[in-house]
Amino acid sequence: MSECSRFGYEDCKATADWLLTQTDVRPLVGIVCGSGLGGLADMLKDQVFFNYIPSESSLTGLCFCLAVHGHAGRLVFGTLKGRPCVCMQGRFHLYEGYPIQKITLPIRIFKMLGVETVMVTNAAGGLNQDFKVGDIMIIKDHINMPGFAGNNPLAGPNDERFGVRFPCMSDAYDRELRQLAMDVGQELGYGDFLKEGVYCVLGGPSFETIAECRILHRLGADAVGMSTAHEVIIARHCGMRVFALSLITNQAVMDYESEMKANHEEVLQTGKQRAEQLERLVSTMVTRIEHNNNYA
Ligand SMILES: O=P(O)(O)O[C@@H]1C[C@H](O)[C@@H](CO)O1
Ligand code: HPA
Repeated sequence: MSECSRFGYEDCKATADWLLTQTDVRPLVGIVCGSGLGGLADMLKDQVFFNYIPSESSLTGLCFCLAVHGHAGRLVFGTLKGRPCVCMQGRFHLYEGYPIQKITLPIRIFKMLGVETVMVTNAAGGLNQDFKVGDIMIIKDHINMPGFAGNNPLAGPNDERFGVRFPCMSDAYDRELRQLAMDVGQELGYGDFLKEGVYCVLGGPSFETIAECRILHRLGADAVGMSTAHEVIIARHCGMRVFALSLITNQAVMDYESEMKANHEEVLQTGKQRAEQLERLVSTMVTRIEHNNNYA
């Protein structure tokens, strides 16, 4: 059996059906917490949670061994200001060695749980010279670098029950949700550190060289990271609405004279410093998102 067929429709459905027997929450919003941003999941009330290494069942999809520091490794159901939500408190990355179809499997499980809107967060290095550490970048587009080399989560046989063979990505990041984020951000007084831009995903885990940062910037990327785009592709393929943001946790090093060095501790530290504002932005957005039970 090939890797991708092991993470197919039936696996997702079995996992989602089992999860729905364990909780009364019927989530319409699915949130993915980036590095150091797991506090988003802690905001949920009346939590029911599942560790990613469950012992209680043959939950094929969730049998991951999660090792990344800064990612808790739980799927959390609950309500956010009264709205039913599910949260990935920790995600999977290419650099952990998982097949890309496995990394994105939880997003398909979101779909089968009834989620209509996915909100994806990440930590990223700022390439745009106008960005400062601590800025929140609303993602308007992405550059899927692994995809250029054929590592796309939709590679392999297409299951039409999820979506079409050749999904459009020019509208991946929902315009209305981006506007909502801007409006909410302005209301909350975040105007000074709320930006919009293009996210570029690389495979990691090594941070970028100076030459790599320079070329990514020239290509039109405003921030660079190691996640998100794969999840977004899968979410759009199966018709969910997507909002995504990057917390600019560090400045990408673009200058040979610079003494700065990217490091994961700085990433987590910046996450802590901005956690409260980020949580307020996301939770306020959740209360204002309209659902029609059939968004496509
Ligand atoms: O899960 P995200 O994309 O937020 O995590 C970023 C990329 C690496 O996992 C880590 C590097 O510090 O943060
Ligand atoms: O500078 C970075 N590069 C790649 N991924 C990241 N995640 C946080 N910061 C970075």
